[in-house]
Amino acid sequence: MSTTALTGIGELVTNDPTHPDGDGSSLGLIQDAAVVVDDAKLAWVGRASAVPDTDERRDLGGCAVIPSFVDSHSHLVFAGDRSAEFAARMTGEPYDGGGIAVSMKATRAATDDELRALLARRVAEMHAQGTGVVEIKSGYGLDVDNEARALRIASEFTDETTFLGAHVVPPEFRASDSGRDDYLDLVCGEMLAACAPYARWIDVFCEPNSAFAFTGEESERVLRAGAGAGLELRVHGNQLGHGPGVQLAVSLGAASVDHCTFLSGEDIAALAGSSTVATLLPGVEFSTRSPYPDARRLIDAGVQLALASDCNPGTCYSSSIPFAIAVAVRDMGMTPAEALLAATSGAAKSLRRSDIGVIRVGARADLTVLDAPSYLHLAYRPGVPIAHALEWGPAAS
Ligand SMILES: N=CN[C@@H](CCC(=O)O)C(=O)O
Ligand SMILES: [Zn+2]
Repeated sequence: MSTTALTGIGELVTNDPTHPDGDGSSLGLIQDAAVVVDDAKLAWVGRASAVPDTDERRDLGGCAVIPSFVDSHSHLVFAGDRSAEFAARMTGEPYDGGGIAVSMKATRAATDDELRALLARRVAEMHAQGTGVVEIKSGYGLDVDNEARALRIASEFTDETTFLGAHVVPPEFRASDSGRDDYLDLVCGEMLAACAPYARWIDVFCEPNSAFAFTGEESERVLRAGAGAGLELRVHGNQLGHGPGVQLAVSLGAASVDHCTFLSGEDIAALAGSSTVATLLPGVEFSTRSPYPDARRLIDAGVQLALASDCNPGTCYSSSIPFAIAVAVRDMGMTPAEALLAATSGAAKSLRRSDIGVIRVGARADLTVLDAPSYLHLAYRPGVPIAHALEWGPAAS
């Protein structure tokens, strides 16, 4: 493979505070920088004046470069449209998870090629906005074949696939008294066995404030079954109201608990003392007109944060991490630096990965160029497409 030097980087965000040329901040900023890429990996990072000889050179003309965003929470395998549900919410109708069955019906009816084409377009849309690795969940099939199909297709685009058969209880299991238990038996048995080969993670919508989602006890059963099948744990928790999700995630050593919109002091203390990342999803509160989580309080308590899109047809049909960053800064009390860290190294941590979300020798060359002199412009210029991820051929994920 040939080596390429990217020079003329006005401001390089490395997320590596130990780099000798850096400013020592958590972002590890290097001014007038360059990097060398070799076989889609970073081979050199430093000041442009010291860049080694390479086969090729590209001058970025002073643009800022950041680690590509890591989108650690998305529900991209779906068909259909729920814009009417969004409009109803904007007139005050609350979100309760009931619309997931609408997406389930449309997704079951779609062919593999239709789902693959929809997914390819959404992933390309994310890359065009600066995202590198994306986590993709199932959760709109809600039967054995369609959950396994969703994960097979998702695994064509990422290694970070998540089995979310416990998204909601599907309509066909809601009529009988034993329906919930019957569905949980299916999720923890035949469905898990069919899906585990195509998933790294298992997730559950742990939400006592939704009649369609799962209680703390039901969620624990699903997560323990997933762990028994070798899957790592993620949790949708505390989204619609106070609940057991955060405590459950921490008690089971989940990598991440996501939403965290309604937190008690005990929830925050549990998170601060754990290795579980709290993933905030600002686009969801924006699109459901819900209260924003208090990120400032979480950061000041020492909680590890991630930011992600939660791109899905029901609560946030946005694939834009720059949008999430702008909202996190404007409405959740994060500084631009904290928001960028949460959307890169923080999200990588929520995936328990150290080869992404950072610009360091040996890491993946997941690099995003900003049409701007500084990362500050991500929040300073909301809605403007300044970020795009560089492609280095058929990158792994
Ligand atoms: N709350 C659960 N799951 C998704 C929404 C799914 C949907 O409404 O289609 C979320 O993370 O917000
Ligand atoms: Zn979600």
